[in-house]
Amino acid sequence: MSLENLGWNGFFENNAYSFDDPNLTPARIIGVRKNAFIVHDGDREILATAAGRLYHDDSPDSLFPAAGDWVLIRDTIIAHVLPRRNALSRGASGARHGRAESAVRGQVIAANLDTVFIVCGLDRDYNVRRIERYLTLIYNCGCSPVVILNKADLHPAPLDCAAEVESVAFGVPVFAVSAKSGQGVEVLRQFLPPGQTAALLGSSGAGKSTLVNQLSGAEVRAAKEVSEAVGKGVHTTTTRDIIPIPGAGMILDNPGIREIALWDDAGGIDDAFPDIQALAKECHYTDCTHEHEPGCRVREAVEIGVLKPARLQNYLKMQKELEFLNQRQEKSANRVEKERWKEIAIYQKQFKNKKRPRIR
Ligand SMILES: Nc1nc2c(ncn2[C@@H]2O[C@H](COP(=O)(O)OP(=O)(O)OP(=O)(O)O)[C@@H](O)[C@H]2O)c(=O)[nH]1
Ligand SMILES: [Zn+2]
Repeated sequence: MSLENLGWNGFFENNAYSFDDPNLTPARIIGVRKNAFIVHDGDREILATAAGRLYHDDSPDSLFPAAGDWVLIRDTIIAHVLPRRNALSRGASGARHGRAESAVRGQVIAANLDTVFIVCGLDRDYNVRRIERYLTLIYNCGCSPVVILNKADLHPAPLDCAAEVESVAFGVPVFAVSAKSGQGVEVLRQFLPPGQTAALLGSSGAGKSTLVNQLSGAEVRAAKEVSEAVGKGVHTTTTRDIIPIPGAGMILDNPGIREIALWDDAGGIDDAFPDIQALAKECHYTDCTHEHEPGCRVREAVEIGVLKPARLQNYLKMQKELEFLNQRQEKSANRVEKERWKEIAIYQKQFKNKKRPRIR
């Protein structure tokens, strides 16, 4: 493994220069645990903790380490998080169930991604509307999506599904594959050249682990929980989020992704619904909600059958959720942030004086 194989490039190098400290080494976060991070410096894996300052600094440009981040370490301490090229964030899984703390700050699932694979099973999991939601989320985060329709072996007409998804996912590559048998999986390698990182998004049971195993030609996922010696005689379970694929790039398979709520709207919804966006420009009222106004081209398109009603409903629903999240975000930001940092400071105190040895 070299730094370049881990995804190190001129962008991060330039940002690292500004810290100008010979004692700092670049490393990538390949696993996140409750109070520690597994980083790889190109030579080896190191169990590291974040510098206390990272817990307390809540200025807007201060980042807290997440999987995929490039960081600068001093021994086993993460001193700085380098600026991200992009980040996949979500409201935590409770965001749609009224827990304010999860709706306040985009929770970063993963950083510095080249591609995000949306994995959707062609069984009961298949849901075009959910794929639209994922696309919006991915565009909001500034990442490039690829749709993988898995379990093609279980569907009588997988290519029909692929065509249906293509009709709502303008210009996004869509593939029908069978992760189990390996059929169609090889074409995905074009999105995984050495040094690049792809993340997997999809419901539980969609076949993400099976896909990773198929691509790497080994049961890497079954081995994701390994017991390691951390400290003297202490054993603990370690989870790596980033899995290197032999001869190719890396896959970030974050087990925390179960439910996705939309986060702030950085235009992702427009990118995911360019057809509705184009129609809306022709509506009589510039602030048309496409629900009841006269002269609405969007509703007309539904009436004459060129736009599916379900697609419009999904669009309107997502817009309302985004509005709701944005409002709530403003209201409770300060209060909840205070609570959150208080909690983190308590953790930090507990772990402050424990030196974390290197792991092999
Ligand atoms: N028939 C068929 N079954 C598949 C295929 N891919 C995965 N499966 C099965 O679907 C089930 C779930 O697969 P996993 O790979 O564990 O799914 P996952 O997305 O990793 O699930 P989580 O770890 O819960 O997120 C397993 O029983 C797999 O054998 C496929 O292409 N065809
Ligand atoms: Zn309208």
